[in-house]
Amino acid sequence: MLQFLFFCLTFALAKDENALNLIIDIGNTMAKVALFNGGEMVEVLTESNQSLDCLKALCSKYPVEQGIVATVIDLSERILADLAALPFPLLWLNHQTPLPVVNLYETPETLGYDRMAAAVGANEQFPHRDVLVIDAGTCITYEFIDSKGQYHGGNISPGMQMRFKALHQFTGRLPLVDTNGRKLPMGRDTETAIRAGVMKGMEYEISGYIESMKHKYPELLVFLTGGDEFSFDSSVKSIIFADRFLVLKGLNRILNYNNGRI
Ligand SMILES: Nc1ncnc2c1ncn2[C@@H]1O[C@H](COP(=O)(O)OP(=O)(O)O)[C@@H](O)[C@H]1O
Ligand SMILES: CC(C)(COP(=O)(O)O)[C@@H](O)C(=O)NCCC(=O)O
Ligand SMILES: [K+]
Repeated sequence: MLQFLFFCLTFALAKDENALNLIIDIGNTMAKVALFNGGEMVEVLTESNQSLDCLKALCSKYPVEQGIVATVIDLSERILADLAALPFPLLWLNHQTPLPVVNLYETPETLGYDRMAAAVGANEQFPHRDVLVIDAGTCITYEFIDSKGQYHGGNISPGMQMRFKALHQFTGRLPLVDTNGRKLPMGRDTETAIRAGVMKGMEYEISGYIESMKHKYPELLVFLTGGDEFSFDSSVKSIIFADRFLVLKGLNRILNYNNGRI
């Protein structure tokens, strides 16, 4: 452990001009960890949200200068200890963190900052556009940030796995189904009925939000992010930017925005 700390310390003190940002996004299902050099993502890992075992390897492999953590869960003692042992400043993203956008959410202290980070990431790419961000993970979250850089909030909906699990757990006889298998627009047996109900339901929900928001904001842009991947048959797919790493990019922007304040 001491050798590992010494190793990281030498990197941290080296003030290498290529010093990197460590970005950590801990969700309800997965943790995502990335390294950024300025605005460029150098490496990204997805792993359990109960033990960030990749930290040690990443820290000894790269000259990390600072980091940011966004979490929507209470962290295990193991993760807290690993984060506390890091030999560089760590920004814990919360409702008091200065942001490069205006936060109009009425309860900033209860906001999930993965949602804000997704909006910040989208706004960085299209700063003067009205943007809807759809993050399909444990939950499906919908974030609206306008062309003035004002984050308005948005909606929270059950994610794909949650829908499959809920149909199984809250009924007497429905089996636990997943995405693997016959996909029909309308089910013809119990399995395809459940699969279509979940997957087509998500597609229609998402398409409905896009159609409704585009009606109000004709120049709307749409980002789709998150760990769940599913195809779109509907017409809206033409205006969707897929970016799996939007939250990480937004966290990196927030960290850089707070340079020197950590
Ligand atoms: N290695 C993995 N382990 C578990 N789920 C995964 C994995 N890769 C992708 N997924 C899918 O991605 C979802 C998690 O996506 P993610 O955006 O990381 O969620 P969250 O941010 O809510 O933790 C899971 O519900 C699952 O469907
Ligand atoms: C809505 C969420 C559970 C989504 O988390 P995720 O699906 O990324 O695990 C998370 O952003 C959260 O805990 N939000 C707090 C409530 C709010 O955003 O108002
Ligand atoms: K997420």
